[in-house]
Amino acid sequence: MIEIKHRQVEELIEKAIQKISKDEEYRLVSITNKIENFDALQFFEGAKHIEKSRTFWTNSDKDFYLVGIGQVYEILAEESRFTGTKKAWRDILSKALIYNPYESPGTGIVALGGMAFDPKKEPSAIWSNYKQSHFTIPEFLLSVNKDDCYFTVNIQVRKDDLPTQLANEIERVERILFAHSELEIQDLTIQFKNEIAPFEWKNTVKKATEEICQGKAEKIVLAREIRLKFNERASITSVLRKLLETQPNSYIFAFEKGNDCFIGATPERLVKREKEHLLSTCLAGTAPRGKTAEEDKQIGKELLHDPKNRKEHDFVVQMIKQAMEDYCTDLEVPNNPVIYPLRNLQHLYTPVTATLKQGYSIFDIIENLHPTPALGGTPTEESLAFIREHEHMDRGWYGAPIGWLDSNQNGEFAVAIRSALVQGEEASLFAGCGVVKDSDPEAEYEETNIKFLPMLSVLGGQ
Ligand SMILES: C=C(O[C@H]1C=CC=C(C(=O)O)[C@@H]1O)C(=O)O
Repeated sequence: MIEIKHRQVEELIEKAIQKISKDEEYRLVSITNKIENFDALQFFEGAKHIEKSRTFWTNSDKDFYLVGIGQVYEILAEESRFTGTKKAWRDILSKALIYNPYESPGTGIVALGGMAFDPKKEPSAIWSNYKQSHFTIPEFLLSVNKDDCYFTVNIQVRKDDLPTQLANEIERVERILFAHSELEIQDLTIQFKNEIAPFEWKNTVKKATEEICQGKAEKIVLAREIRLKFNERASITSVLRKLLETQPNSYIFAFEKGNDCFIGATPERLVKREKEHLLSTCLAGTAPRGKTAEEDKQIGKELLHDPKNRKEHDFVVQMIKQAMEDYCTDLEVPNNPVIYPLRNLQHLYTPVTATLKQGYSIFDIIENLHPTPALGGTPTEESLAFIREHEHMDRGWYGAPIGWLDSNQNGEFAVAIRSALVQGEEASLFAGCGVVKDSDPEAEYEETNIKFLPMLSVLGGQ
């Protein structure tokens, strides 16, 4: 049985009520307790019974999980998403009453969210539940950090609230969340698969290579979409479970909004912050996995020395280096990439470490980094203009920063690739690739086919 101190919750609500001034509508109260270990996916599944939107996050080492249920506060900084969210977060923290005796990252008051790839792109109907920028503070948060487990309750406390009643309601929901429910295993069948405009996409790749040859850009990342229809409504818990089983070295995430869920298994870290320590990642340049260990090693070796892939990768390295320089000291970037193996393919990988200068937020870094040439291109503005004009789809949250931050200067953002927007019995899958002057449309098309596999294979495909 998970032991949560309900008398403490009641007392802290009482305290908060006393602090609320006449002109304040409510106070945000955040209470964290260390609890017995509880499985993150079980917790996610438990929330199905209370019909609140759920958020799931795990890092690529799978030793850190966040599961958020419901929302006690939302930040919708549509106009200036980076500075707006940064300011809103600062304001929230300055007023909230936070009871969190633990230093562990991802405990206490945490915001989880994401944003659209390109705010200048006309939004399409499928993304209507996903705002340009949307961060939420959940009502209930389970944080698992290695062998430790924490539970946070976030409450909007009003002057006329009755502490016992509020605490009892919280206790009722907790019982549901921590009940051990059977995890659903579902085998979806794809009834209909619609590749959106594959021939046009290959033509767009060709057009991009021509513009690159004319010197209008150096690299342009082009993405495409597959729309699926299933035999039944997809179970998000079941999809998450399969992703956890099949996708090593990847962040696994799910952000539910209304009836929809944006879900994926991305290998690409944008930036991780632990106090002043930053870690970013250059991930670009791709090859398949080999069928035998020997073949795999050979393909990896060729990838490491392939000029086209090295060039694609180097655009990302140079840009990330430059983007972080103004905000950081001790910037360290190895001279050569190494191989980053995934289940279906392998990438070129260069880690970047740095120290964040005082006074800056993780949002300053994200603003400068997004989109890196792994998702946009080089130069940024020219490649974005090409994507906006020629891609036959709206990327929505695909390819954009997605992640979390806490009140103790920790946070982590990934780039939301290898992802799908699941909408009941349907889903849109997204995948893209870097186009440089000598890209071959057919080969790039095949590369995107492999990049669809992580999501396709857990949604009933091959
Ligand atoms: C745009 C995607 O991948 C990027 C990340 C790693 C390698 C990439 C590449 O080699 O083209 C892409 O830049 C995607 O998976 O949808």
